[in-house]
Amino acid sequence: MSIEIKGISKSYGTFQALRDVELEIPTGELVALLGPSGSGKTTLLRLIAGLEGADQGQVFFNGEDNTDRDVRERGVGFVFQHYALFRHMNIFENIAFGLKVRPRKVRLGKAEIREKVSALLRLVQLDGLAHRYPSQLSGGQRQRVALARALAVEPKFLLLDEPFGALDAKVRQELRRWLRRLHEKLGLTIVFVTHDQEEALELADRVVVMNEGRVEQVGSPQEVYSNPANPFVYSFLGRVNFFRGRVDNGKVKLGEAEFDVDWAAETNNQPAVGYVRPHDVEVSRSPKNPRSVLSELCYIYDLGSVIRLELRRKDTGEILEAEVSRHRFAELAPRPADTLYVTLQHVAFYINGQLIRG
Ligand SMILES: Nc1ncnc2c1ncn2[C@@H]1O[C@H](COP(=O)(O)OP(=O)(O)OP(=O)(O)O)[C@@H](O)[C@H]1O
Repeated sequence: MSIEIKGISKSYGTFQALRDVELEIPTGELVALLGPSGSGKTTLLRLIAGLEGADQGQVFFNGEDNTDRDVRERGVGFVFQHYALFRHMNIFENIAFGLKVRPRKVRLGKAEIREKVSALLRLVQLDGLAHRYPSQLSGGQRQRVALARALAVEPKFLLLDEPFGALDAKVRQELRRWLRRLHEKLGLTIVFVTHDQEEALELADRVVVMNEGRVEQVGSPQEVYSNPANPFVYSFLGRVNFFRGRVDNGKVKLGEAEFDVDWAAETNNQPAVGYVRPHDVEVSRSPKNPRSVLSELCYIYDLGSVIRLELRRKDTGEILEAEVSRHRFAELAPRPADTLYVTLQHVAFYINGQLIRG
């Protein structure tokens, strides 16, 4: 089932939570709504579900207008951050609930319900725990029950609001892999909300980056990470250094470093900002090229797989971060207060709100 959002706006009193949102989610995709707290992710999810009405705009499922349909008619499955399982029902009863409350005419027989719940328990890898109560399960297991319960009624698609938000890092990691496999197996359209960029990049086929009620960019994890549409997306997805400078005669000057850019001459002497990921900052004992600038090493952070170096540029006094491999770190053998050269690679420049690759 595909989902199409057309020109959706939503206000709470004078506060505008969504601003003219346009979005297309093709059938069978696993899509992340990613953004900082308050960016409108949950509001958008609730609008798709029919739990919230829009002030303006429309919601289509498979090309059919669902804007005025209520939540029960939309046939969606949800899972929220705080697994709202029924505490007084065991796991079997929790999963069977949606099937048992169906109108008599369309309700399955007892044996069929039992069979279906058993199949779902196998799917979420909890067979054998059917008679336990929610309090006897771990947080990760409870979330899997919540997913099985949502899937029981064969929803047209699944909407997940920070489904792993309340779990610890290791369980989150396991559940992400598990959800990815489940999605591959079922081929169901799944939209999930997260504020965790790593979760979005790792799990989703497509990432919708939101900020202040707007969609800033939609793309594959690779696209949004490597080709951010604007400075917000750049800073939100991963760590980034930014340097203020000016563009003049087709060159951007960031401190003493000069970069050639493809920029029209009539807008000379404009402010420009250069963005560089920490792994694109090369650190060396001698200059690599005329753009290499001297910096003082302030701190060393050992992150396990890489080493993060915090440096202060001598030319501008700006602080920057570099990430180097353990191997490179051993070669350099730097110590705090050492003077090193940094060379910025793959710089993205924003001039007058436009992205220019260096
Ligand atoms: N029922 C409501 N009444 C008033 N304001 C609301 C209501 N629901 C949401 N908001 C406001 O709308 C904005 C967007 O909220 P929303 O929950 O969609 O954000 P979010 O991106 O999901 O954030 P979070 O990650 O913190 O859940 C927030 O500023 C929030 O305070």
